[in-house]
Amino acid sequence: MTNRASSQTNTLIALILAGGQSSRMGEDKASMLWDGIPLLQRVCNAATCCDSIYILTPWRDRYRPILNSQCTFLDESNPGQGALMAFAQGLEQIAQNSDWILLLACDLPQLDSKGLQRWIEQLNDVPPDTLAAVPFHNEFWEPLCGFYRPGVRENLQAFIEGGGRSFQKWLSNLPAQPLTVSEEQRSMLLNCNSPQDLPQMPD
Ligand SMILES: Nc1nc2c(ncn2[C@@H]2O[C@H](COP(=O)(O)OP(=O)(O)OP(=O)(O)O)[C@@H](O)[C@H]2O)c(=O)[nH]1
Ligand SMILES: [Mg+2]
Repeated sequence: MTNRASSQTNTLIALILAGGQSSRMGEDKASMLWDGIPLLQRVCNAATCCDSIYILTPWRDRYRPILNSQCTFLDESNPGQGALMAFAQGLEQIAQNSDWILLLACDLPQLDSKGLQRWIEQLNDVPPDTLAAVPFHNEFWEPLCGFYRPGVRENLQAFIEGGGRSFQKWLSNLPAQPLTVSEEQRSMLLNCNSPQDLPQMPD
């Protein structure tokens, strides 16, 4: 699955969240076509730069036909709680012996392996006590295209138990390293939330 440079020794797991309500879009975003390919499939294709891919969703039957067999589905026992809670549920289930987890939303139509690779190369230089490396742009973390150490789990649990639900707040208090977002990488972070975010078809 991986096409990462052989000089890299970090193991990297992709965790894709695909259990949101798509309330702004008005229909299931993960299945929507962008340039003829369902959004979730596009994200999975970009994530092939990782060693393995997991998808957290309550709707595995819906998505199985559009994904290849390299993607593993995780159970979501408590769906509909939002992305931060979903991340915590995913973390509980994936191998703790990987070096990094790349957390991804399902609504990033322009994500690509090459752009991700530039951030992946920087992971080797992240100090061991830094628990996350996340794109930071315009004073805003991009948590759903970010890298986390499996050991972040305890910190996240404590934040949630204290009533926290905001990724921005959590990351601001975490030993987290901001990743620079280049002009090229900026388009990868395009987040497709509402019909206005879809490409306009000519009349
Ligand atoms: N598995 C899982 N994923 C979630 C959950 N809530 C949000 N997500 C995912 O988190 C990512 C970012 O969420 P949003 O962009 O707000 O998507 P959404 O929640 O479907 O959309 P809105 O209802 O319009 O906010 C998307 O990939 C969602 O599918 C959840 O409860 N479970
Ligand atoms: Mg979104």
